[in-house]
Amino acid sequence: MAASKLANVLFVVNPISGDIEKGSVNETIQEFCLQNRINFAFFETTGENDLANLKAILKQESYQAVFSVGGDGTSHLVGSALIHSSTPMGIIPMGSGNGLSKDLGIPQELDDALGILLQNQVKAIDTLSVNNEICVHLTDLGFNALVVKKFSEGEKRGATSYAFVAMQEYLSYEPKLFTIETDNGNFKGRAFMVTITNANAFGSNATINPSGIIDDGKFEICIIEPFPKTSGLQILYRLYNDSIEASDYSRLISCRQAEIYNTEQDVSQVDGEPMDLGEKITIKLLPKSLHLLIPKQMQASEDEY
Ligand SMILES: Nc1ncnc2c1ncn2[C@@H]1O[C@H](COP(=O)(O)OP(=O)(O)OP(=O)(O)O)[C@@H](O)[C@H]1O
Repeated sequence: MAASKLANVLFVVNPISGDIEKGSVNETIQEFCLQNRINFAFFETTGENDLANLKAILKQESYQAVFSVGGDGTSHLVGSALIHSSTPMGIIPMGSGNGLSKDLGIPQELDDALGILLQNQVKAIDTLSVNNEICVHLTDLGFNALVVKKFSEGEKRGATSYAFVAMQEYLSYEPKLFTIETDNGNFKGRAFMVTITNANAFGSNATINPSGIIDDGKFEICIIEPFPKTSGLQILYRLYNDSIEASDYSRLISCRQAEIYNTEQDVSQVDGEPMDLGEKITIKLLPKSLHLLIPKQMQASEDEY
């Protein structure tokens, strides 16, 4: 059931995300809110102590929704501040990949995304605790995490730079050893990458978990086993055609909790942010722990608003 339009909203703006200049974005948001008589405030991230500062603001002032204006890293920040609360997160996609917003069917154009403020339709999604760090979209170990790390160390943002880094790293990457123990199956062996997610696709639209459902009380561990470099194009094709599960090199475990031993301490990332998760990684599902504003055509949670 949709409630009346939002009346008091905070926009958390990441000025550097997606290589997009935010001055005109903020103006458009401001104009939209004034036109629709929505009270609003901005919080600009600095990259330092943002979570503590955002939590302090949310303690002082209550908002009906908090919008992430940035990429997946900014959604991770806002989601971490709102987790287990009833305040919903909205997303204005302004990052390089915007994976979570795409999985939720949120319009990628600013004017269309702002329409969500008028609909006020909420869905509760499952998130993950990864060694006590909140993951709102996707964690991975191995090749993609390495690309995320190299990308974040570079000067350039945007999808093209990301693809360029991936091509640079591909030929020299060596799969590492992982031991995975879950409540629904185990794996031990080398992997090109191990992706832990509740959702479907990377921000690049490569679909690593085609049958994942974001609020079904389970998450998936998607393993790409070592493959001959000549099979790389075929795997890429499958990732972009929702058919990775049919690959001989793909393994999938659907579970509720897991322990992963990253024996060779390969690179890891959470929601697009490089993060050292250590050798033992404990993953727990946090059922319906984050409320999200979604477009009208998607089904809202029955217990919502
Ligand atoms: N003012 C700032 N200056 C420098 N870095 C910042 C600032 N604000 C946030 N950051 C950093 O930006 C990163 C998050 O960026 P975000 O993921 O939102 O955008 P993106 O990387 O372009 O997009 P995506 O994750 O969708 O690929 C975090 O590492 C955060 O610390």
